[in-house]
Amino acid sequence: MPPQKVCVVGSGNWGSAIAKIVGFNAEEKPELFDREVRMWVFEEKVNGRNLTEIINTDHENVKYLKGIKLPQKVVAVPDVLEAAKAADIFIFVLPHQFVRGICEKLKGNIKSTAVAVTLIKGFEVAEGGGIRLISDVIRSILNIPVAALMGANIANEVAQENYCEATIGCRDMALGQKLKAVFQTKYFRIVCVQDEITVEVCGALKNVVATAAGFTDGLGFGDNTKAAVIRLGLMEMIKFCEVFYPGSKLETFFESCGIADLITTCYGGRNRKVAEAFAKTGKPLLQLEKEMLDGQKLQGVPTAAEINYMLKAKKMEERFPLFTAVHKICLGELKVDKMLDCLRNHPEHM
Ligand SMILES: NC(=O)c1ccc[n+]([C@@H]2O[C@H](COP(=O)([O-])OP(=O)(O)OC[C@H]3O[C@@H](n4cnc5c(N)ncnc54)[C@H](O)[C@@H]3O)[C@@H](O)[C@H]2O)c1
Ligand SMILES: O=P(O)(O)OC[C@H](O)CO
Repeated sequence: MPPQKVCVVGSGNWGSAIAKIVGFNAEEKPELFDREVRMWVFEEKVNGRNLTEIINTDHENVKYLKGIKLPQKVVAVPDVLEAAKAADIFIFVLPHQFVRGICEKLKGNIKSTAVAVTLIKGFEVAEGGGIRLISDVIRSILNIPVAALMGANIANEVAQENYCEATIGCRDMALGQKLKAVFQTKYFRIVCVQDEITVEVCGALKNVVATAAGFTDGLGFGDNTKAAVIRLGLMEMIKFCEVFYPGSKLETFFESCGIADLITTCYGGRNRKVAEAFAKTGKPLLQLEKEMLDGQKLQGVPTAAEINYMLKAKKMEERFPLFTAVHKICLGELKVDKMLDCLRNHPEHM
């Protein structure tokens, strides 16, 4: 097989960190991968210059991953069709609210033999009271196989080459191994499992739990309370998979995509940080996102709304009180200090 062309679709905080890894592996394994890795960049001006021009000249995404050098062969491209040209492997890594629009642009313009992996955490609401996996959105529009990579991966720490792990969920193990070669480095270790839906669902749901952890942090509670949030959140994640994705395996929750991601995100993630500020200041979450994240996007708030859309339609809100409370607090329907009532009266204690 000729060296495969890899295209990274997205260039935010995680998109840029992952481009560093993929660019490194492309240089290290020329027999497997084309040395040039194209990265689609949503063009914007930074200090009067185009972000793509900055990345291609200075080899740094100064807006979303400051202080980290990207490999020279990672090429920033503002036109998604140009970025995707002749690509064999697509890595989708952008805030989940933008994925459908990008896939619609790519539709009919990619190789029919291409494969994809999503690193995106979130869902899409489906008419009629359901939700769709992001992998399903990509698969249904582009008609190519789509795996998922999720894990305890705070982008800045990964970019600094601190040891961590990730999980690839892929029903087709041969494809899983091919994707592992794209990502694995000395400091970024990958385990492949076949339970791809659970891998992806864990990645999305943990952002809602992290938002709850931020609320209790902001209310002034300590580590014991946060441990309770993590435990009850994990129980709801497991129940969510049992109810909506039968066939999910409990052991997947012990992979990096499960408990490990939940822990890291409830301590070091952006969702936690902004939710803490919300509980402390009472400022709207959207305002805090703008003030604190400089263009990076929170995924916990929309994800809580997406799952609530389904839980409400199926009259199951009470079975998932933590998920439900987070959504109602984000909406302003519930005061943030009611988070504690939700934990205190959780069905796990009845
Ligand atoms: N950052 C992390 O630590 C991390 C780690 C693991 C997974 N993830 C997940 O990866 C996904 C991408 O996260 P990220 O951190 O790379 O992004 P981010 O939060 O840094 O988001 C900013 C990106 O969104 C782009 N953007 C803004 N408006 C847009 C539009 N209208 N259309 C398309 N793109 C637009 C920006 O150009 C920028 O590239 C998310 O689902 C996130 O949950 C993030
Ligand atoms: O910063 P967050 O809250 O979006 O979380 C980052 C990653 O998902 C952690 O794996």
